[in-house]
Amino acid sequence: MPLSAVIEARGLSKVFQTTVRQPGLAGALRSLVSPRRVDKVAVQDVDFSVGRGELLALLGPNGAGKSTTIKMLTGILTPTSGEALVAGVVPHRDRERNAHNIGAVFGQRTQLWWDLPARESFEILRDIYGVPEERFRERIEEFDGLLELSEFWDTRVRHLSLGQRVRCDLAASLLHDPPVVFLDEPTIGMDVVVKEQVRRFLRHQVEERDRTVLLTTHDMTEVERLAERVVLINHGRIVLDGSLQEIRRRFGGTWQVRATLADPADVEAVEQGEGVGGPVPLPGFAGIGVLRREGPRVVFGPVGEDAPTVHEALKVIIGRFRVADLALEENDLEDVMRAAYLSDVPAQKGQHQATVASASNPASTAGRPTSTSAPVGDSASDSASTPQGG
Ligand SMILES: Nc1ncnc2c1ncn2[C@@H]1O[C@H](COP(=O)(O)OP(=O)(O)OP(=O)(O)O)[C@@H](O)[C@H]1O
Repeated sequence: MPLSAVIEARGLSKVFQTTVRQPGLAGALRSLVSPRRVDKVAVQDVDFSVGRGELLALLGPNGAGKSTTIKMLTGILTPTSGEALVAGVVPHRDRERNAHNIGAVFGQRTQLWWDLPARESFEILRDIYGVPEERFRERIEEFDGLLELSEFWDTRVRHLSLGQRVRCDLAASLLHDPPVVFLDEPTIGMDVVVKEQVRRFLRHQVEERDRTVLLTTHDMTEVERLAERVVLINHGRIVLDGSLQEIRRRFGGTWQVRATLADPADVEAVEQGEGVGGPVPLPGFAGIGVLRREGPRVVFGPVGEDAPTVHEALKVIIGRFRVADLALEENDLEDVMRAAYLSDVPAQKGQHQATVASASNPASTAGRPTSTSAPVGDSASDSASTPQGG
């Protein structure tokens, strides 16, 4: 656990009790008289922590348990077992203190007053949280600068468009300057321009204001733009806790680097390692092999479970060879995530670092590679290392 952990979940679990309706009229009557209850395990034994000034994306397919986790961390739900600690407060035990420490936006709902203009909602929140007038004005100015709120400042919340309403909600959630922010699908349904505006706003909050942000989203561009670390959850359990690079390495193992080697001696050296079938490991190049050679053009690919990402491989290749021309291909993040969701291998407790989920090369089923061509020379590494993704 990082020393400066602001959000901590330890063995966090939530089991819902639901009633099952039996079929037919007789069944319906029986269900009314003696309802049959079943347990629905929504979150199971979840451990993770988020440090100060860190933005963590909690990812997973529909029904994975993301919202339930956020609801336990915001104090809306009481965990069935395990512990949650947010800025030193147990959320469900001390909701009031927790409310002062956190801001929360649930993209589908609003905390604003439906029949009041946005301006008045903000004034009510200012009074609820006891924000001094001076601070209130400063913050509104900051939020307006980043989110352009003043153009719909006097519009009733019920008449705001989705993008306008969520921008107001974001600003409202930060009016009391909380160190921790929970965002459950904040940009759902927004157009690309507004999404980018919201992302800039969030980056500003993390980088300039040192806030700790926990975000859920199904938008992979958002993840690529915002999150250095992700926690992947499926069927209520953590599958992986690591960087996007690690997710790519684990679930998106297919990539190719096609390099035209300028030095015939290098081509010769590579030739010696060439073989038939899968990539042949190159001695001294951990996890990188030769897929095929076409004259001076060599196609490199990943070898084994611990193969590097395409960008790591690229660095090694251009560091080792004089390269006249190169191109790279990799699966886009949506494909990688699809493979990760389908792999469905939960981590063993206490072991959920990037090495845990041993999917049997799920990425081989993922398609649609993206490709980038990079010019060569001094600019090669720059262009090539501009990630298309992770
Ligand atoms: N109040 C509830 N009663 C019973 N089951 C629930 C309740 N809330 C959530 N669940 C179940 O718990 C599981 C996790 O739901 P949750 O909303 O946390 O998923 P999610 O990862 O946020 O999904 P999505 O991406 O679709 O929003 C689902 O199977 C859901 O049906």
